[in-house]
Amino acid sequence: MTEEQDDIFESMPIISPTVSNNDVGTTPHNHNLNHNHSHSHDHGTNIEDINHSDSSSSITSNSEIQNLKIEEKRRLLPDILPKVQCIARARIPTTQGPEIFLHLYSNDMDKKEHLAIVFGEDIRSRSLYKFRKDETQSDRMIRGAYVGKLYPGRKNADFDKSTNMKLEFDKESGDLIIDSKTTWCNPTLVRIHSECYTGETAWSARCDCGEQFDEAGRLMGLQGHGCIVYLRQEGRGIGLGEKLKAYNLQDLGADTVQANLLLRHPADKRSFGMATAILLDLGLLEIKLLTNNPDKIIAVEGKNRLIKVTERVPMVPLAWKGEEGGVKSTEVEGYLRTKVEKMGHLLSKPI
Ligand SMILES: Nc1nc2c(ncn2[C@@H]2O[C@H](COP(=O)(O)OP(=O)(O)OP(=O)(O)O)[C@@H](O)[C@H]2O)c(=O)[nH]1
Repeated sequence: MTEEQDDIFESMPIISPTVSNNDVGTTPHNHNLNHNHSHSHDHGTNIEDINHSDSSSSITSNSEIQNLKIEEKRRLLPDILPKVQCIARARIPTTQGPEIFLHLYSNDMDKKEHLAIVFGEDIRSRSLYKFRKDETQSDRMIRGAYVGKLYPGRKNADFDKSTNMKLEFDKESGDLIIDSKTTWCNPTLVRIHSECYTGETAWSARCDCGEQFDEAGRLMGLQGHGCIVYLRQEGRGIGLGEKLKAYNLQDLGADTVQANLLLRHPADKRSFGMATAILLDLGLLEIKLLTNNPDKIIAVEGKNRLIKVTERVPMVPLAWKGEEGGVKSTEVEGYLRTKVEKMGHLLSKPI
């Protein structure tokens, strides 16, 4: 810890569960809404700044961003979406029952492998099916650009004898022709999930990420239709190493927002343009979004609203509903409380 951080820590108030919203404006969060401006808390901050952000400074001060109206928040989104390409798709039988099609994407903005977990054979990636130079039918099957089911000895990617399913392509562009009558894609149930190694793999009870992931899959499995866009933005975009430091700060008394700010990160460093681009590629233009985060809705719709969220489907923690399998801990209660009190999440605990 630097001397400066030490001072910050010294001056950090004890975080009480009843911390008032008024102290923090409504919140330091979702800096991702504004990529084009510098962030007032990105470079050195102290707890006093966090609690009394100066509204006269720049448009990007935390409390101002939180108070922006929907149209203003939309205006701050980036103009350009990443260019994405589905590199490979494969059928995954799951331990839970339903089969999924895992789509792996590359993009022109980062080197990460973002994913789409697709429930339903009718949801098709435009970039996956597009013909590539000199490729054979076998090449197409190997990268997952086939219709129906694969079986030993199958020769043709575009026609499946076993199901009589056939793909049609535009002769000039080579693009897949999608008959909207044969699909029931829109509006499709969608979850946009940000990577959480601790919650999904290391059984962490600090957050409900693993539970939310499972619940989204369960609901989509029941419907036999849906899509989880899985973005590699661990720790709200700060990465796993920094998230672990944030956890230590939380054990030392900070809440999730303060911990990020003390580490000189925005409260939320994520962006959702990648999700918008992936949904467009999959033709999921109208979606029912599983989330409690109103800013995620604005962010995924994007500046030009190429995607429309027709409905928000709340994600109520299972423990709050008195259901089995929910995450229970003092840490997760604090995590959820901070989401509600400081990040504007639409979630209230039943009394
Ligand atoms: N920095 C930080 N990140 C965390 C912490 N706990 C969980 N995360 C990350 O938060 C992200 C999970 O956020 P989501 O559940 O996708 O989204 P959300 O914006 O909270 O909204 P919902 O859609 O309502 O769940 C993942 O990237 C986790 O790794 C924490 O204490 N600190």
